[in-house]
Amino acid sequence: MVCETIFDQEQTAPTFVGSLEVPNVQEIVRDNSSRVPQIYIRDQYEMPKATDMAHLVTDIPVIDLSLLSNGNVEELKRLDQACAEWGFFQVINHGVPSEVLQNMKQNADGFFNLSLEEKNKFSMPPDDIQGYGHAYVVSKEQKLDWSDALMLVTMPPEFRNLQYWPTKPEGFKEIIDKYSKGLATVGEQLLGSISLNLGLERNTLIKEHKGLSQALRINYYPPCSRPDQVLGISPHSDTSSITILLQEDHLHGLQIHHNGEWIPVKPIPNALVINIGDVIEIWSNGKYKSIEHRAVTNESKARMSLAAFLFPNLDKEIEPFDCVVKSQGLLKNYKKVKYGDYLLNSMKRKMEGKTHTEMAKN
Ligand SMILES: O=C(O)CCC(=O)C(=O)O
Ligand SMILES: [Fe+2]
Repeated sequence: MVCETIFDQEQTAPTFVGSLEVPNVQEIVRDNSSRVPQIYIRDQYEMPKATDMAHLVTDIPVIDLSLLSNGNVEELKRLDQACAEWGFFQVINHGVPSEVLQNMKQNADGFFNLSLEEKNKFSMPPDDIQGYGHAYVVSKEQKLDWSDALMLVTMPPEFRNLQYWPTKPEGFKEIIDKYSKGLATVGEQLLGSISLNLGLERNTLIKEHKGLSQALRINYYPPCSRPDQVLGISPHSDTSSITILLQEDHLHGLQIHHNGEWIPVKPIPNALVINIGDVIEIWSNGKYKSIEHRAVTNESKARMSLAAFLFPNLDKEIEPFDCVVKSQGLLKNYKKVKYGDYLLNSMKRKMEGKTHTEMAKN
């Protein structure tokens, strides 16, 4: 059942609405690895192939965060281009130790390899989006994604609901704590640089969040005997301000929609993939785009991705900055929306490209 989001007070952690209960994909594969139930099989028009133009893959920008933190003007310019032309880039030299990244992936993998009974101790109830389960399922007819997930609100620490935090593998909670704090620092550095590039003070976007929150979704995509017929995650843009994603070192899966082509994001070991979310698209009046992306599966190996969504306080009203609109010489392309309402609207729908962004468009 999908019902209303409740947010009590300014400083209170949000409680969300859930989605319909659907089968566990890992179990479907365990029962019969060659069966793909009809509800996962997409119409062919929904399955445009990714490009085979290799140069597009290598063109996805790579940004050196240590240069940005030192105020390197060239790197700031490259970041501006990455945000405006791609909405997606990878960051290296980001300061989160590789042990923390590897440890996070190992623990997440350990969690998904527990028995269903163990995982279900942290299952997502019908009235929440936190825990082990599925999100964005709003009708019995909609096509389902070939993935299971663990979703947790991780920052600020007061917002955590530890009843959903896995106690196995031992030490997983502590590593999630370390990881989410590390990502908060990366997020602050990026938001600082993006602010400068938009002609704002360095701390403007951080302040605009009225408390920088973070939610983590660990996606687990079991192998699929017919990867040409299913999607791991449907095309969507993220409702975040920015998303920081950790991929597996050697497994493709993420694809971004750029100039009409689906382009695979080739993993760079220990890099973080950053994408501009809807909130920055609105703040920047569309100068920076929150672009559509999807995940595909493969026949032989399970893939995981860890997506951390940074987002503002649910009470915060978001709209384009006057000075950005002025510098563009354009009208405001987006209207003022309360972030909590925007998020709720998106959670009431299935993931379907950027359709959820319409409510903020002028
Ligand atoms: O698996 C991926 O690489 C993409 C995940 C994603 O887009 C999301 O969780 O919002
Ligand atoms: Fe996403």
